[in-house]
Amino acid sequence: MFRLARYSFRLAPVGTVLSLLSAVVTAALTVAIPLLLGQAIGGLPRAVADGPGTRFVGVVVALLVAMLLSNALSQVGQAIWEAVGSTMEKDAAVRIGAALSTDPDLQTIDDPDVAARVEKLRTRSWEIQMGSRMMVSFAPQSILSLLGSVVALAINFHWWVALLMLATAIGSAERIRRTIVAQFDVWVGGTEPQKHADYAFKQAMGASAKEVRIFGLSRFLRQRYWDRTTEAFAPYWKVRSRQSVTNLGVFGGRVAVTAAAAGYAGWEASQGRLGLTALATALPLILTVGDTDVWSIAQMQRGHLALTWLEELSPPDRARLVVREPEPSPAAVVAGTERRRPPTIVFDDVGFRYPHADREILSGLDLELGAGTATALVGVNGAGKSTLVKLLAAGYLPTRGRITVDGVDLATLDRDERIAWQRRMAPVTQDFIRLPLPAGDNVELGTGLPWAGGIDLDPWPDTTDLDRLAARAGISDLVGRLSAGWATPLDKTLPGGTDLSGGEWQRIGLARALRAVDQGADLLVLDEPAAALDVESESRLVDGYLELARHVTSLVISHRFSVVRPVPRICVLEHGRIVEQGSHEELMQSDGPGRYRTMFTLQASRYVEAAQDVAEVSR
Ligand SMILES: Nc1ncnc2c1ncn2[C@@H]1O[C@H](COP(=O)(O)OP(=O)(O)OP(=O)(O)O)[C@@H](O)[C@H]1O
Repeated sequence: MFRLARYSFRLAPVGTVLSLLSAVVTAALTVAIPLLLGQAIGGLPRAVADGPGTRFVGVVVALLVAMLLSNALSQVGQAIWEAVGSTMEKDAAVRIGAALSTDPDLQTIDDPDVAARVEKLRTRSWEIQMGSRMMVSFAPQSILSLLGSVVALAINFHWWVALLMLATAIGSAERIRRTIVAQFDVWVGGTEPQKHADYAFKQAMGASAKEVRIFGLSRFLRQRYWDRTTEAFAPYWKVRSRQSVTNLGVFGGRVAVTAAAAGYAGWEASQGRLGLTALATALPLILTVGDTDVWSIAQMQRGHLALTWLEELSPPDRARLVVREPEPSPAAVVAGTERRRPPTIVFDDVGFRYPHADREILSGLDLELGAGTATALVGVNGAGKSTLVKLLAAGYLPTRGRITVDGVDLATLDRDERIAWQRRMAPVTQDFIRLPLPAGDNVELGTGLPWAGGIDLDPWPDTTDLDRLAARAGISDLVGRLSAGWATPLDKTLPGGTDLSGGEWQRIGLARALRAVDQGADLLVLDEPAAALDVESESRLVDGYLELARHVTSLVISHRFSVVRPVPRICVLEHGRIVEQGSHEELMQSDGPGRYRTMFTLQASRYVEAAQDVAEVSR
């Protein structure tokens, strides 16, 4: 448990030391106050009879100062802990973020075990704060004041009463510890019903706001949330009711022992065996010992567990990496100042199976993406096209065969080299990033660096370069329509912000990729770049892509044959391998399996039918 104190000291040394000091002083005051109170009450009859002497006044003043100081320290301790706690909260969030976003390996985000651990940490990282607070504040304070009061009671009253009360306090503390631990395990255990309840809650709270209204799912989701939560908490209530009988007995016993000790002190006083000072000292000490809770041990245990999860997910050295993270490397830095030859990528008999999956997605796949050439990839849903991109990015390594870049096997790259390889890519993926930042930043982040060395700049910097880029990317009209141009935040919840349509976002994503290529990225990957584009934008995209692709190695994946058709080499992915390749004309005339021809004809015939319908209607 001292790890909690070490963690707290590492993050906030001053706050931690102050907190410990304040705990020790508060504990000393908790013992001192009953002693002073005893002296004050014991001296009262004499002070009334003969007038208050210096000693009596000194005791009363000391008592008042002690009480005020104790009160003030509890306020100061609270403030210190708010500051330390917020540092811990930030540390946990940043470390979870680091674990999920700095590793070039995609398995970290796809792995259900990691996802479960992250979710558990997200909901329970506050326990680290709570446990640390107990460790360097409440626990030393309550343990020291308990022990101090027991010693004072032994000296001023009877040692056996003090020991009996200490034993009762320890017994009840252990009982509370067990109760809290057992209840929390059920309460925040991340059980299946809890996951379902959370999911229903998120959907109902806006994750799918439009569908929820249109399909009238609100009642269903709310009912589901209610039922699953009830189901999730059933074991919790079972544990609670089972424990409450025992707990009642333990706490009742503690109250009885405290009352008996106080009663015994009163009886001794009535028999003349205990003077007024001793009685007035013993009674508050008895109440302090009877009332001191050492439940913080359970919280420390919980905090220690949550800290262990955090360290496992994201070791402290990685957290330091976040805090002192080097400047992100833009593609230009990785690629060197001179533009080198774009990469040649070879998939050599590649097989791939996702971890925990029971089938291969790719199997015996051979494919070459020649330096500075454009390749298109087509295939039905689930054929493995996006998976191939993940392998190309070294987000996953093949389970069989190898992928080489200019002859270097991606599997031999170390972490930094994999990151550097990823920086050479300019991707437009199906779930591309949409940042609640100004339009300019959303494009400029393609450099790998925030725009002009910072984001959310005010006043907005010179946009000449961006305007030129917009013209090439075909988004000048889009930017022109935004109320504050490039400075318009792309989030309607921000002041002056707006939201974009799916297609508009996609065009911003394409401009970002273009920006990355300008900065030195030399592998362009477009995964369904036209899914949300209108016909005009799509045609602009294709022209722009072919122009751009002349300087880089590129791969475009699309279900739209109008996008694929002009690309010089088209590959058909089926059953985990490339079953056909060639230009559009070659594939249409080939004697091979004719998969491309079949798919193309099927899609084209729909357009022909539609065109005929339009023609008939207009006649
Ligand atoms: N992280 C994952 N773990 C396990 N299986 C996965 C994972 N991601 C994808 N798959 C499976 O791999 C197969 C191929 O998926 P992939 O996304 O590569 O297909 P695709 O060809 O890009 O499909 P689409 O045209 O629909 O985008 C699918 O059956 C999918 O269920």
